[in-house]
Amino acid sequence: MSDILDQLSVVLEERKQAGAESSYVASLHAKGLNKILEKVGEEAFETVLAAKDAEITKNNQALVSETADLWFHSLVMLSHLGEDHRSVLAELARRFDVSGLEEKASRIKK
Ligand SMILES: N=c1c2ncn([C@@H]3O[C@H](COP(=O)(O)OP(=O)(O)OP(=O)(O)O)[C@@H](O)[C@H]3O)c2ncn1[C@@H]1O[C@H](COP(=O)(O)O)[C@@H](O)[C@H]1O
Repeated sequence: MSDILDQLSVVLEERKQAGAESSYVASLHAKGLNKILEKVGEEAFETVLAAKDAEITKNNQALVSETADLWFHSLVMLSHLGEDHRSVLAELARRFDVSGLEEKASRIKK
């Protein structure tokens, strides 16, 4: 599944060189970091609202859609600052390894 993140990050990188009028992502880069952060905040808030609704309606469709918007705008933010999903996945993998090691160590001590 990280294939789609790899492919999307290539497109996001290309959009940094594109004209503002040519695409949504290019227009975000042209407006600058504050606009991108505004979108991340907005999408985070919409995701929280969708999660509360999902609990009541027992329907996760809007939650998945809002989370995709949040992830997407977070990727644009990372791209704007010269990072991409690989750094975040590496950090998650590092934490996973560390917690796995800690768990093994605590089992050995018992
Ligand atoms: N995954 C996405 C994606 N998800 C959400 N969005 C856009 O993000 C915006 C979401 O903002 P809102 O929900 O607030 O809706 P809005 O009212 O239109 O937004 P604003 O007017 O407030 O900016 C919408 O315009 C969506 O179209 C996306 N736009 C682009 N992508 C991907 O990015 C690639 C490059 O996109 P372009 O730059 O448009 O070519 C595309 O090929 C897609 O794969």
